[in-house]
Amino acid sequence: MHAANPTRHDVAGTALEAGAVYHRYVTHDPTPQTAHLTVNPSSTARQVFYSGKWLVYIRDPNYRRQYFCQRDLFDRQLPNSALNGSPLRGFFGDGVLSSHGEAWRRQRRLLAPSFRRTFPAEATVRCSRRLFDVLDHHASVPVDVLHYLKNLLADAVAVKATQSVDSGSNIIASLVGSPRTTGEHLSPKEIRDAVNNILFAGHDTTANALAFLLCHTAIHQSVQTQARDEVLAATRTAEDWDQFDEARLAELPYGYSVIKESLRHEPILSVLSNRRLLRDYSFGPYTIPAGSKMGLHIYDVHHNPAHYDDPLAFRPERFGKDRPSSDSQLTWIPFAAGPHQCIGIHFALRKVRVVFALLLYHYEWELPHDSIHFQGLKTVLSPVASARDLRVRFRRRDV
Ligand code: HEM
Repeated sequence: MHAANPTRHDVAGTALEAGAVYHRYVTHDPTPQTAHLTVNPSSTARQVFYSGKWLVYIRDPNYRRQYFCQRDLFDRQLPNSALNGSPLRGFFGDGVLSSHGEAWRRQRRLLAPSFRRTFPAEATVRCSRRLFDVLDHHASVPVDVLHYLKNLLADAVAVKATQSVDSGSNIIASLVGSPRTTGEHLSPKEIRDAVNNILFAGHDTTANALAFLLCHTAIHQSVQTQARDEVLAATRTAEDWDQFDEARLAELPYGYSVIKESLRHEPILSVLSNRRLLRDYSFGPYTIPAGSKMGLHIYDVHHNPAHYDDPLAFRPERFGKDRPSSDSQLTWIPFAAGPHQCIGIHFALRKVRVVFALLLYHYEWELPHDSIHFQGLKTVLSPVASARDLRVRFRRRDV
């Protein structure tokens, strides 16, 4: 990599060194350490150690759209290459999450129609009732909320994949029916890979998103109260919330802001670490050579003070109606952006909005006095971010 005006930066990776050969940064193998998720506002690009390897990450917002969205700039190496030799390799097969190139394009094309639909909410309401049974059973005793949310989401995603009454949003039905709509025949293996990938991608992520949301709103009781007041103001009868459509959800803008702030504060996938450059990539005076391992650092984007004032504070008001609707700099990207943007984005957001509204209507919640989360959420990266030891105490409201 060659550039004029060499500027020196430390090799630990806060910035690129103009004129240096960038391979040096991406191939050397220093002592493993935890991921750098801190922010250095002055750097244009940096190196992060994440998930066992060094990655280059470009943080200049002027290049973000190009970097995130440019088709065919990267291929993805996970989970297939990382899983070679492991039994999970067979589970993932060549699904949308684990393939690239033409195989990925085909899977994405075939799955897209069943994710474009609006999703009936009955299944989520049904699954939420099972969660309520558990919460009532443990009345006022702190529960490991993530465990139960994982069950709820596994059910909800499985229902979407297999049983949804609307065959257009039922994944298996739409894949099996694809010859009629797209003329493409799928083998049983392709259908299995598609479903396995969706189950894997959809359930842990959404369960953790809900768990973080409950934790934030347990810490910030005033936010929880304001979100509940909005639900109550929009409630006409006790049965109201058995039916959710876009019009009903639109009556809960503050609740949606809380969800967006929670996903900003704690993006579930902090760093997308599975990209490899397919060709030389130039930005400003720098060129990163083909073959370099690259990271897309969602956490850093969400905590950049240039985009969010006091980024560590939890402030749903950031997403109020004054916020411009177009996000040309991609400042809110919990579902990534570009060709690999989460295919389940609308499905996931809808699930979270419905479950959150139901919980607000039926319960109040708080952290137990010995919780480790009072001074801020404690998370583990695995690489799906997950709350450590998250117990929450729920109390049924009289409705
Ligand atoms: C809050 C919940 C969720 C979050 C934060 C989330 C986030 C993401 C992100 C950041 C990516 C990009 C990964 C990458 O490029 O390497 C992704 C991809 C994906 N997500 Fe989600 N996701 C969520 C829920 C779901 C759900 C519910 C489903 C399906 C039911 C789903 C299915 C997928 C699939 C299939 C991909 C791969 C897309 C592709 O490569 O074309 N996700 N998700």
